[in-house]
Amino acid sequence: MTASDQDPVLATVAGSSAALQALLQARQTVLPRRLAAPGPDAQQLRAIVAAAAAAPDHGRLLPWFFVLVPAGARDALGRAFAQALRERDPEASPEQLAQAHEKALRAPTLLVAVLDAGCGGAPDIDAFERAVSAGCAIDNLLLMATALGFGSALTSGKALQSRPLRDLLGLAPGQRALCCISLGTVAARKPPRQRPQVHDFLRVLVSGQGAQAVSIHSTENPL
Ligand SMILES: Cc1cc2nc3c(=O)[nH]c(=O)nc-3n(C[C@H](O)[C@H](O)[C@H](O)COP(=O)(O)O)c2cc1C
Repeated sequence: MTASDQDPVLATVAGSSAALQALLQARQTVLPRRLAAPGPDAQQLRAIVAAAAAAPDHGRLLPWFFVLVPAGARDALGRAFAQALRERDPEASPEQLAQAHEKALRAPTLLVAVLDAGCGGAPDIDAFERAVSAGCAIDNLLLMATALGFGSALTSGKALQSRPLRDLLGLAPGQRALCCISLGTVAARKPPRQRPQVHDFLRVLVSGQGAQAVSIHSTENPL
């Protein structure tokens, strides 16, 4: 008898941990300039975005949403990026402005993830908690894109908090663009990065001593 035998929902995914592990390892950043057409079709994109709905969401506030930037709106996004750079740096060269504009054109599919820090009232569920939910939603989306065979990247930058970008997206006070999400066919990828090891990020609470690092040499079960 395993733990999942007891529960009908978990029984449906029993034995899938190796597949999940492979999926988690397969997701890596493939920067927009290495993403080629085609991006996901409408049905695939719907499945990718729908994956976000499985994210934990304290108070069911839905404190995030995604803005799809279709081909017809890429130029407007590029102009907002360029204008943001111009406002930040009035000395920016035409080449730098063109480069800022071009960032909006690179990936076949582009979404902007937005955090809604104020929706639904609930001041006890603060922006940090809401951002955790947004991060989970974004990762679900990246993993579904990976499962469907697409490369993906998150990109950020000062332009995301700029007035031109906020105006273009029509963001209300309390809403904040978190990152761009690029999707497409992998044209080239870097070797996978070295991932941190469990001892790099797991600590164990020891009564009276606070959270202590787990020894990499320890063979003891910290539980
Ligand atoms: C919110 C967020 C914003 C990011 N913005 C950028 C970015 O602007 N440029 C970039 O090269 N990578 C960006 N990244 C991707 C990280 O650099 C990348 O995830 C990290 O190097 C780990 O690599 P991996 O995704 O391949 O595991 C961002 C990641 C997150 C979570």
